[in-house]
This record gives sequence, C-alpha cells and structure tokens, in this order.
Amino acid sequence: MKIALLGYGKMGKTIEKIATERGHTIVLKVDKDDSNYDLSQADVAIDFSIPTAAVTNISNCFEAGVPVVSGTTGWLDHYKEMISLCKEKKGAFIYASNYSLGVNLFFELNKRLAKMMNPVEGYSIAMEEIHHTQKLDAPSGTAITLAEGIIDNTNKTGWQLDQGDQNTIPIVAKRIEQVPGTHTVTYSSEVDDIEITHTAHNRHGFALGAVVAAEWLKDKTGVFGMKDVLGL
Ligand SMILES: NC(=O)C1=CN([C@@H]2O[C@H](COP(=O)(O)OP(=O)(O)OC[C@H]3O[C@@H](n4cnc5c(N)ncnc54)[C@H](OP(=O)(O)O)[C@@H]3O)[C@@H](O)[C@H]2O)C=CC1
Ligand SMILES: O=C(O)C1=N[C@H](C(=O)O)C[C@H](O)C1
Repeated sequence: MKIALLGYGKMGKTIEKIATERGHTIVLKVDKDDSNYDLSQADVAIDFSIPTAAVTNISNCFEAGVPVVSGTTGWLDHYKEMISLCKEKKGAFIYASNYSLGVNLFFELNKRLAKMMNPVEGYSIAMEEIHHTQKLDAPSGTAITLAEGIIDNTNKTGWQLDQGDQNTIPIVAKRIEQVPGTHTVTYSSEVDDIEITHTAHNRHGFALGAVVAAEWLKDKTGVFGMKDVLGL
C-alpha cells in the first residue's frame, strides 16, 4: 500500500516505521503549512498533524479521491462538515480520538461501567488525562470520547475542563514531560473510589492501530470508526 503521511512529527515518524515493517511504502510526507501537495501516488493518507491543519488535510484527501485516516485531535467543531464533504465526494474516512486497541477496549469498559453506576446513589464522577508538555489541545480527544461514553449512559449532560457541577463531568488535564497518554475515570463516594485507568507506555499502539485502520479503509467508501475496524 502506498501511504501519504500528513504530519511527520512524533506520530508520523512512528507510523512510518510500523508501516514500512508491514511492507507498505511512504510516498509523501507533509510536515508544514503547505496544502499544495500531490496525493496522486497515494492509495491512502494518514493525518496526524495539528488541530488547525486537519480540516484542510482531510478535505484535500476527499478532493483527490484518497481514503483518509485522521488521528489529529482538537478540530472536532468541524467534524460534521467533514462528514458532509466525505459523502458529497463519495470518499472514505475514519476519525478516531485514539487508535490503540487497548484504549478502544477501555472505551467499551467505560461505557459499561457508566451504565452500571448510573442507578447507584452517592458517587460523583471525575476524569483526569495526563500528556506530554508539547500537546496543543486540552482536554485530549480520548478524554472527550470517554466523557461522551459516560454522557450517553448516565444523566450527565456535558463535560467541563477543570471544573464540574451536578450535571457535568469535570476533566482535569495535566501536562508532564514525556507522558504518552494516561486516562483515568473515577467514581468517588464517602466510603470508596472505583477507578479505571488506561496508561500508554509509548506511541506504538496508536501508530499500529492507525496503520491497521488504513489497511482496512483502503478500498472502502463511507465514514467509519475504530469500532468498525476492530469489530467491537
Ligand atoms: N488518535 C490517536 O490515536 C492519536 C492522536 N494524536 C494526535 O495526533 C496529532 C499529532 O500528534 P504528534 O505527532 O504527537 O504531534 P507532533 O507535534 O509531534 O507532530 C505534528 C506535526 O504536524 C506538522 N504540521 C504542522 N502543520 C502541518 C500541516 N499543515 N500539514 C501537515 N503537518 C503539519 C508539525 O510540524 P511543525 O512542528 O513544524 O509545526 C509536526 O511535525 C495531535 O493532534 C495528537 O493529539 C496523537 C497520538 C495518538
Ligand atoms: O497528543 C497526544 O500525544 C495524544 N493525543 C490523543 C488524544 O488527544 O487523545 C491520543 C493519545 O492520548 C495521545
């Protein structure tokens, strides 16, 4: 498979290594604010860039008829726009806030726990995410997906950064040098805490999941998520 890498930072470089090991070829690397790149050699594009570049990168792929896997976070205000464009251009698109198998299992566990906790009285919900200090967005995309999983299964109506109230889930975002990504959901009562945590040890799981998603998407048309790729 011939892959275009839109974004060649920490993730782009890890994806290059894994894709090459799996027998794929990188035909394009884009690493700056230059949207005049040529996607014509690519079977599929993988976008791990920056929040302000993702919409242009994804749109360029639809215009060029190239399936696109996006992992960039912090641009989701434009998600519906991208879905409409994908449908209009009969494109192929996957967005996931987190491509690792472990986190996608954790997403399912989180929803199940929320459903169990919903009728139980006396517990408050809180979330924490920890990432490296270069991260541009907060809270993380993964934390937002986790919050949405809780909102869909409880009477919570939203989330708030660093604060919460009876109706919303507080998400604390911490930035600590070198941390690849740690997410915790805690239910606290006066007598105990119930806590689930996913800790990424490195970026390998994210990158492998993105390459597997690209292999899966290559010959498809439509809008998909990691649940489709992993059959969860
Ligand atoms: N969904 C998932 O599983 C995961 C998602 N992510 C997300 O992926 C994104 C990238 O993460 P990461 O690799 O760690 O970040 P990096 O900052 O290491 O890499 C981003 C790269 O994109 C480059 N860039 C800037 N402008 C453009 C542009 N217009 N087009 C293409 N590339 C551009 C940057 O260049 P320069 O430095 O010169 O600006 C930089 O090299 C983030 O949004 C992060 O949250 C990260 C890990 C997992
Ligand atoms: O920026 C990162 O590094 C990560 N970003 C994603 C997110 O915002 O959830 C996924 C992972 O946690 C690493």
